[in-house]
Amino acid sequence: MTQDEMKRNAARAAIAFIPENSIVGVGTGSTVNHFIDALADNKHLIKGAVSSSEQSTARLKALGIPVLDLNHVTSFNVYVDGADEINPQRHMIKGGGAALTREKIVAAVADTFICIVDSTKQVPVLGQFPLPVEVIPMAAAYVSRELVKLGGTPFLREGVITDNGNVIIDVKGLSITDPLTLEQNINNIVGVVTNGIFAHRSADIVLVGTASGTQTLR
Ligand SMILES: O=C[C@H](O)[C@H](O)[C@H](O)COP(=O)(O)O
Repeated sequence: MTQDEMKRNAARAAIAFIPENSIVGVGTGSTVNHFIDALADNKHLIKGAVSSSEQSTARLKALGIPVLDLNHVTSFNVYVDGADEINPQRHMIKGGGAALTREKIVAAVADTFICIVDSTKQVPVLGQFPLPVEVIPMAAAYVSRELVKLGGTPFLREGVITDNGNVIIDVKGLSITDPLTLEQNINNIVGVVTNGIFAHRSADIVLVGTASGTQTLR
């Protein structure tokens, strides 16, 4: 089975967790694209979607799924999103697709975060995947110096501007043994919008696509 088939299987398994007549939060990325496709086959289940990126919004709309403004939604049950890495505590690194800030916002409103991944995303300790940090452009050099003080090696992601008009700094060389503290410490640097550690808002349910089927972890 290919990695993409494992992603698709995890994504399709998420449909079973969506309550009837609900609003669903939709993440961003190649795994989520499979979820959006599955959602298009199950439109009768939902009233609409809240989206975490322009990319997902375009795909949802193209498939005829109504996209609602988060400011007009007070609560909803389920947020479905992928991850770049996930550890056994269900903390994640996200933002490989530069959508981390809107993802964190939509996830904050949702009751339940369902993470859909293929098994290559499972790690014992976060940090092999460079940690994305969304930064106000004029603060990029300052924030980079502060990230060095935290033990990382920062690289500006060339040619990428986020949906919010900001830049992404990818941080290599961090062994993230205390995700809760590092998430907070990086977010405390002036000029950082948010970083891709999802520890304060971790996943509630993980659907892992493996070569031998899809596993559910809670
Ligand atoms: O900004 C992007 C998101 O955090 C994605 O959920 C993450 O990068 C995983 O993407 P994919 O499903 O393409 O591996």
